[in-house]
Amino acid sequence: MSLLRVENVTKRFGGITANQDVSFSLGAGQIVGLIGPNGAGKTTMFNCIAGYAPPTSGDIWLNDKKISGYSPEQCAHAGIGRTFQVARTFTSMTALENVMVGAFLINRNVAKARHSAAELLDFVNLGQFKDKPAGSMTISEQRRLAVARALAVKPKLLLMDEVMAGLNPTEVKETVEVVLKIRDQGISCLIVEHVLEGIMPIADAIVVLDYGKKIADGKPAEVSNDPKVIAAYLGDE
Ligand SMILES: Nc1ncnc2c1ncn2[C@@H]1O[C@H](COP(=O)(O)OP(=O)(O)OP(=O)(O)O)[C@@H](O)[C@H]1O
Repeated sequence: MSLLRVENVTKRFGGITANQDVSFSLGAGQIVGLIGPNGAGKTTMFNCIAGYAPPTSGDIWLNDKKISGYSPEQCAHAGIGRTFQVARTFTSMTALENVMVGAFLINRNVAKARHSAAELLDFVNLGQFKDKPAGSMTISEQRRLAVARALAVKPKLLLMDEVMAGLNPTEVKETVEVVLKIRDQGISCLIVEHVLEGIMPIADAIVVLDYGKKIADGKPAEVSNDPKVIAAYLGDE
């Protein structure tokens, strides 16, 4: 059974159709890449799934629960964690406190939040920054910090929005290793990414959006040879 099912989702902002009749699914323990040119509707799809912008029509299911129309907090409780395209790091707070903010979404107990935040920092290889201000960390480290914060809601599904953008090849490799570790914990990952060399080798499937519509959905090798994808996206590279 699919963990996530997106069924015929359309999202309009006034006259703009950001997502049009998009359907795809993601199985438990899978890594799925959501790619497409700028403005294709990827972040809007994340916002629909995570409760930030309910679909205009269509439905979203997590396991057997219909979550379309849920608030972001309800989505977090249902098992969806997310990072944002622009990292929302609290730069003057320590790395630990940043992750505790995520933990508080599901549990208000300070000692428990502190404990799970410390574990998560170790998990994303940032244990040494525990008591350092987040503003002192590199962009790559701040992205992993955002991943740790999203993991603090103990998600079944983690949505990652461009966590590899602007990173050098070593940093991309470090981030990919963290994504694989997350998947190995049984957490499914839906990843919006322009850094194709990061996502293509690790994805079970790739969904391609173009002008709000899904134009391809399949294994990375199939999708990257699809003429529609080459024309719409890879041809732009
Ligand atoms: N809140 C909003 N109000 C109006 N239009 C919006 C809103 N959010 C997104 N859009 C429009 O919807 C379309 C899809 O945008 P979206 O940010 O989802 O694309 P994207 O694929 O994530 O792009 P990028 O790769 O540049 O991040 C664009 O035309 C965008 O201008």
